[in-house]
Amino acid sequence: MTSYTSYVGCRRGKKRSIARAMAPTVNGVVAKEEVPAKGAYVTFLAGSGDYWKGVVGLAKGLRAVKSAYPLVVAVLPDVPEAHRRTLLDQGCVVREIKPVYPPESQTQFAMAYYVINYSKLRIWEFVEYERMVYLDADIQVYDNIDHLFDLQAGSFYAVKDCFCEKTWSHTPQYKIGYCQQCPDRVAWPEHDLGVPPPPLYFNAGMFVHEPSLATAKALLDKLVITDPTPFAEQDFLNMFFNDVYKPIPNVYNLVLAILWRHPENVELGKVKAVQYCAAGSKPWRFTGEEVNMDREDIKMLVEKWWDIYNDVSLDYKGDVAGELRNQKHRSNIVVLCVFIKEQIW
Ligand SMILES: O=c1ccn([C@@H]2O[C@H](COP(=O)(O)OP(=O)(O)O)[C@@H](O)[C@H]2O)c(=O)[nH]1
Ligand SMILES: OC[C@H]1O[C@H](O[C@@H]2[C@@H](O)[C@H](O)[C@@H](O)[C@H](O)[C@@H]2O)[C@H](O)[C@@H](O)[C@H]1O
Repeated sequence: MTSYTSYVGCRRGKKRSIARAMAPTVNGVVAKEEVPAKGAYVTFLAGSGDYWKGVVGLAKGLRAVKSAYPLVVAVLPDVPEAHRRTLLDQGCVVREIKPVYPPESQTQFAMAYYVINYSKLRIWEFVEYERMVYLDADIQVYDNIDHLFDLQAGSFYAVKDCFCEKTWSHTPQYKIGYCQQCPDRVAWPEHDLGVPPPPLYFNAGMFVHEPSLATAKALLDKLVITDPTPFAEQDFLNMFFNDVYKPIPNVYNLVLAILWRHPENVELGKVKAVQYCAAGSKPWRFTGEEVNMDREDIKMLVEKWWDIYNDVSLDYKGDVAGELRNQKHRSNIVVLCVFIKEQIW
């Protein structure tokens, strides 16, 4: 299995060998390339359903914590114009992406609901940014996390997931009650189940990554020869970035189930970002009827989400039309420069 590290090493060697020959020049002087913008938050929106409300909430939440970075929304072609307009009006950078599907013959191996999430892999193509912080549309940020953009380059940062919810019932770890959140609770029976699952498995609802056309190509090339698995792109990303993954504290992506599965692992008052991924917890659809949705902490978190969503003082007040012109102009120039750079380094 080609790991990300070994892949990057061989590419760097090849690229240096042709660097001088192809560097863009003006009157014989190497042109000063458009330096990619430092970073941006990025989320993913698919379909004509109501996840656009999550994106609006996220855009307003990032403004509420005075983030210095824009929010890019990677939209699939099926996202309606009206939803895109709403996101532009909230100051988002909207970029259409082509869907990514695993080989036709194998899509049945991934949980159907998650197959669409393979399209997240397109955000490695957003090379106008050096560093991006990915946040699912069902995440809300309650404290400034801009410092994540300054994490050391070369690693993949994300929060460790939990294996205790029913969505994991297809796995041996769920069946024996093993979870990386409490590795000492149940010893892994190697004689019965063979090697334990990877010691570090991240939740792909939030991660810090470095866009690169070379990595984007490596991801898609690898996907074509990799059998889909139940958690679709999350499993795939865990495999691909296995040797460069660095866990970060769960305050950056509180997977709600931790509140009742591992309360000893969370201090709610310190949480900076919440992922509303537990069944029935999406704030914009909240009824309080599903299991655990009657908990006081859940009801408080849903109310906090609505406070931000409904706060008109957090609406975008910039020049949408002007921003749109600049975005298109900048994006075309920078992507061309970075494409040239990727070919020669
Ligand atoms: O109909 C959909 C389903 C999912 N998503 C995107 O895919 C992410 C992951 O899906 P979901 O949040 O439902 O997964 P969970 O983390 O709740 O299992 C969402 O946050 C959205 O960004 C979307 O845009 N439209
Ligand atoms: O396509 C796979 C998805 O895997 C993750 O969702 C899961 C995971 O969190 C499990 O641990 C939970 O039990 C489950 O409820 C939840 O849906 C990501 O949050 C999502 O963005 C997406 O990558």
